[in-house]
Amino acid sequence: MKGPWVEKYRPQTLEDVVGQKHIIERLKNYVNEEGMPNLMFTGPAGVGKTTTALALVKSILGEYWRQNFLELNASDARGIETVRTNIKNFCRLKPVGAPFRIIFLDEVDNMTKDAQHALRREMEMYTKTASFILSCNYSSKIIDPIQSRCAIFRFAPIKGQDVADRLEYIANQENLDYELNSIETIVYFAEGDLRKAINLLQAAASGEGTITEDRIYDVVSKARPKDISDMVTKALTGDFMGARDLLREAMVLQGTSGEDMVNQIYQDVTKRAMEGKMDGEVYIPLIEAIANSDFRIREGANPRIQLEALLTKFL
Ligand SMILES: Nc1ncnc2c1ncn2[C@@H]1O[C@H](COP(=O)(O)OP(=O)(O)OP(=O)(O)O)[C@@H](O)[C@H]1O
Repeated sequence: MKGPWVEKYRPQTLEDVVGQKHIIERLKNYVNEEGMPNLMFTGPAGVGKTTTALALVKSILGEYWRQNFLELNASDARGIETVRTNIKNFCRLKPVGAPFRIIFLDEVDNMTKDAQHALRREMEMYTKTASFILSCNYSSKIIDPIQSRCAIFRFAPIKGQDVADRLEYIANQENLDYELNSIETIVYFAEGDLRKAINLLQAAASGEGTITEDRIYDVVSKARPKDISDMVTKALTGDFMGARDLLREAMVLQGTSGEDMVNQIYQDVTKRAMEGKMDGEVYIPLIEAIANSDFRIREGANPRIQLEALLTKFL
């Protein structure tokens, strides 16, 4: 199968879902039962909410899962009325070859409060024939009457070691030639989001030859931490022109955005202060200057000029 690896390597069964072990154990109790309560899956992006819902539906509804399953996105561009009409039409029909039907509704936290109240009425109306699995990033955005009608499952970011293991598994399946620290770099940038990690690996694999750490920095369009550190050192020691050259290289040649640059400079400076390599008298005014540049860049000021001005504040 060609196409996106996130689909190619989407687990088909509950056992194959990475991490989330306590959730999977609880969910297995619903398999082989005559009914299932409404469920709410909440947590950050790319950690397996949709994947787990699909795997659960397949093991509960068995070979007739397609006929008895409806997947909808609550922020459907055609509007919430279309979503509700689809739910109504689906729930009116009797289950085929299975005891009940399941509706998976993604991005419920994007629904207005009014739309959520309407959804709650539908959940009540069809309790005998259908169960809902609602997915959202923030359960706090969901009205209480819906939360109290659902068993809530909180998905956590995937642990670094689990992300690394999964990436290595995929890399081996795809016969990729890679350096180990390239995997570590992907884990660092993915921040527990396995979808992002797999997409980064696939993007890095589209180039020729061995996948190196440098290739990952190119793919994420972020500057190498060492280049940032060299630039900061030059600025701190009065080599403004040298620092400016490194800044230009990172922004023009590597395509690092102004917002990413300012963030990476902040991380470098803070690391120095935490390790006792920069005095408070130097660190504190610098943070203020970094905050000002960050604000101006976000407001639309020219990032290159703002960052060059920031470098002059390091002396
Ligand atoms: N826990 C996991 N185990 C295995 N693969 C995963 C896991 N989480 C994410 N993935 C990979 O990332 C892809 C996207 O995951 P999924 O759609 O389940 O994320 P999600 O949590 O529903 O995210 P969103 O909140 O953005 O909808 C999957 O197709 C799979 O390849």
